[in-house]
Amino acid sequence: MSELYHVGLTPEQGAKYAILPGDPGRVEKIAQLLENPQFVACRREYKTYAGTLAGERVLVTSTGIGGPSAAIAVEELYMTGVRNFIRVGTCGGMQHQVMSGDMVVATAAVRMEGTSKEYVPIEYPAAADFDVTCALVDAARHLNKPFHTGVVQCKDSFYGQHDPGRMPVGVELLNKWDAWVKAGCLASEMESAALYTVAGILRARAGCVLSVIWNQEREKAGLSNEPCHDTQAAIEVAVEAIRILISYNRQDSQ
Ligand SMILES: O=P(O)(O)O[C@H]1O[C@H](CO)[C@@H](O)[C@H]1O
Ligand SMILES: O=c1cc[nH]c(=O)[nH]1
Repeated sequence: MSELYHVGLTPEQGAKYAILPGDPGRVEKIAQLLENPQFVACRREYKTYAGTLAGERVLVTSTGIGGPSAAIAVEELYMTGVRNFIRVGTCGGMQHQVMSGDMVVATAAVRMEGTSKEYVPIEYPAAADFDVTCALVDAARHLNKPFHTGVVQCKDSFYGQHDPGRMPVGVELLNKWDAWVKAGCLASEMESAALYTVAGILRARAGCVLSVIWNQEREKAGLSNEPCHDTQAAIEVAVEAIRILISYNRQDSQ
């Protein structure tokens, strides 16, 4: 059967579960935690391994950076039969208590990116699936590492987040950032709004766990802010959450 145009997978994958890192370099680290991990395909930013967890086939596919490529990954994985998506990504903390090395489970995402707007009007919320979020929270509790749950902010420009003053629209970016911080957004990243919107419209389920690299609000306030690039805890949470979801789904189908 012919391969799906971007991800390079044949449609008969037989997996209902997928773990989605942004970075292709994270795929092998995740796949190592599955049973019998095997390379499946690599095209553009989309690298895929497959393995099993609790007797279920699970795909690990990188989505690249940003909403457009994440939306394509969700669409094409859905065409192969995937119905449960967990993103494992990185983010920048926005509240002082969200420290480098902590995890954030994103219950919803601010749609300050472009992709989700080409699916549905802006009034529609980008919300995580409740069961997937419960599975992520259960998994994070077992790991005994600091984690937070709440709304994250999604945008298209990484440098618009980190150097807004350089942009011709800097005033608008700074005003909005201030509003997201005051509204309690926990962290900023780039894919969850598209993931939640596209998965919701396809009637699939999605959730997201993020590893906090740094926190520019802590930096601004002169608080400690040593970067942490270790994503292992978030990876373990994502894999354990898939195991939990598989058991929820088995109970529900009895
Ligand atoms: O580490 P990943 O999953 O790529 O996630 C974050 O890192 C990238 C920016 O550095 C964006 O994709 C952002 O969402
Ligand atoms: O600050 C950050 C860190 C990771 N990803 C982002 O989009 N922003």
